Amino acid sequence: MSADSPLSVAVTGAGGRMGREVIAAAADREGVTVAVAVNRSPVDPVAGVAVEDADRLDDLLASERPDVLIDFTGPDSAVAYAEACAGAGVPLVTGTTGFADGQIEGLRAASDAVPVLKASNFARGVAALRRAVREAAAALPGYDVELTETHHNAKRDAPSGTAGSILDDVEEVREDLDERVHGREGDAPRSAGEIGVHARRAGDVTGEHEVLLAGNRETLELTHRAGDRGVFAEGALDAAAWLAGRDAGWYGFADVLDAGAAADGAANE
Ligand SMILES: NC(=O)C1=CN([C@@H]2O[C@H](COP(=O)(O)OP(=O)(O)OC[C@H]3O[C@@H](n4cnc5c(N)ncnc54)[C@H](OP(=O)(O)O)[C@@H]3O)[C@@H](O)[C@H]2O)C=CC1
Ligand SMILES: O=C(O)C1=N[C@H](C(=O)O)C[C@H](O)C1
Repeated sequence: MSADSPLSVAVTGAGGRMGREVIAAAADREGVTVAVAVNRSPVDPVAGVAVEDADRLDDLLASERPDVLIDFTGPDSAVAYAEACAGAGVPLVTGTTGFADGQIEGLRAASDAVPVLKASNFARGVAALRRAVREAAAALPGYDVELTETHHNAKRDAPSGTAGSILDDVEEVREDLDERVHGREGDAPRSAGEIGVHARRAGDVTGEHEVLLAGNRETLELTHRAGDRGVFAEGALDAAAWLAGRDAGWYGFADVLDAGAAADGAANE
């Protein structure tokens, strides 16, 4: 299915901050329809789309046959919705964060039956930040690395899923850094293998991630700030359009962006 093909999506967590944003972004995008929208607790229609009880999801997937389900909810529900997708043969895009390791296994099990794309952040700028951080951390051996993320005061999981992805990236290229230290208090001198992790929660901040690298009398700061949640919703719709019709398997947002870059490259040849 190409990015221009018609796309019908199901949205879980339709009454949540991101669910509402996805429905609004779908309404703005030509050829995209929201065939199913569900929420755990009752909510009024969102952008003119009726929101059904989440308990009806299996029936709705069977009757409406959406091309992709887009999920921004909570870890338990995302795993349950992945099972529903696997049962109904519907590809899944999930941006939910805060999974425990065992829950990721639940998502991966669904990817045996259907394509599953999981991303901790659907902003293109964060994908670029992650590449820049990997490059900088590899190029600056021995430098200290500290990560600070800031989010709105209603965010549940800490540190953010994006922070976790960035930490995985740093640890991959800097094997000497293998201890995540979450904040510091008291007599807490820094040891060489630490990556400090700081989670701030305040007001209505959409999402900020800053990586500080310091050593050799210099500092480098790499920062991404999301201006609004539409950035994530648009990325999730791009991912949904890319995922529809693919083989079962486990995918990430980088697969979507790499495919776009390859297509742009071919067009420029
Ligand atoms: N990957 C990315 O780019 C982004 C990821 N996120 C992630 O998306 C998730 C949702 O964020 P946000 O929209 O701000 O959160 P909200 O709390 O605003 O919305 C969550 C929604 O999911 C529903 N929900 C939560 N838990 C369950 C459950 N156990 N079963 C069924 N429904 C559930 C809620 O329903 P109810 O109202 O009934 O409780 C609500 O509608 C978080 O994990 C967040 O970190 C957020 C932004 C971007
Ligand atoms: O909960 C949020 O709001 C966000 N969650 C994601 C995360 O945990 O990384 C992505 C984004 O930063 C917003």
